[in-house]
Amino acid sequence: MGRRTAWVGTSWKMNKGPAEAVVAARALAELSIPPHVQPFVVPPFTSLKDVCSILRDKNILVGAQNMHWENEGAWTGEVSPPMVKECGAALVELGHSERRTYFGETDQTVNLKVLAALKYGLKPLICIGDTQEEYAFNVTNEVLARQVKIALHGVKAHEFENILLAYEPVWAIGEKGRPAEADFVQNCHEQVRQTLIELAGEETAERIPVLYGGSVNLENAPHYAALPDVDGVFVGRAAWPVAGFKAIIESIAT
Ligand SMILES: O=C(COP(=O)(O)O)[C@@H](O)CO
Repeated sequence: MGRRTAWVGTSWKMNKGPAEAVVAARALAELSIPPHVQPFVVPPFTSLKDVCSILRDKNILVGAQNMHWENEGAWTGEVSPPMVKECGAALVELGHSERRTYFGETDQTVNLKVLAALKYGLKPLICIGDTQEEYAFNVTNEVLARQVKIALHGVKAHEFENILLAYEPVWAIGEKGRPAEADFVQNCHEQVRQTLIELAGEETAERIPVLYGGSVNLENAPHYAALPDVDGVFVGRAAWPVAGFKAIIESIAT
C-alpha cells in the first residue's frame, strides 16, 4: 500500500462495551469505502475478537490499543502479540500519549512492542508527539526524531513497509486539546519523513504512511489529509459515532 492511500482510523479508547461495539461494528460493515481510502478501527480488548470477525471480509482494518512484547508469561493484566493476532487483528496501536502519560510507556517499551508486533505479523501503528512543554521550548523536531529512532531501532530493512506512524501532539489530543496549525503539521511530517529516510532510505521511507491525530474533526480532516506529507488522519472523539467516522471518510475521499 503506497502513500497515495488516505488512511482514516479511529480508536474507541475506553468507550463502547462489548454489546455497543458489536452494534457499531455491524454499522461499519455496511459502509461503502471509497477507493484509495484505508479505514481502520481500534476497539477495546473486550470486543476485539467480535469486531475483527464482523469486519473480516470488509476493507476496514482492526487493531488493538496496546499489547505486551512477550508472547506469554506472568504479566497480570497484559495481552500478548499472539493473543492479539489470534483475535484477528491486523494492527496494534503503540505508544499513544495516554499510555505514555498514565501507564509508564516509554520509547524503549514502544521499541520492544514494535519488534514483537512485526515478529507476529501485526502492523505497528506507532504514536509519537511532543508535549506542551516541548512545543513551547521549540524542541518538537528533536523529540519526534528521538521517538522515531528509538521506536524503530532494530527494525529490519524489509519490515519498514509494515510500519504506520501517527504524529499526535499531546497538546492537541482530547477535550482540552487544540488542533495543530496545518503549516506546523506539514513541517513536523517533513521532519519525520527525513528521519525515516535516514533510517530506511528514500524509497522505503516514501512508502511509510504518517498520519496526523489530535482534535481532528469533520471540518479540519480534509485539510490535514491534503497536506503533502500527511497520509491520513487518526481520529478520536469525532469518529466515535459511526456517522462521524463515515462523514470524515467521505470528506477525505472527495
Ligand atoms: O487520541 C487521539 C485523538 O483524540 P481526539 O479525541 O481526536 O483529540 C488519537 O490517538 C485517536 O484516538
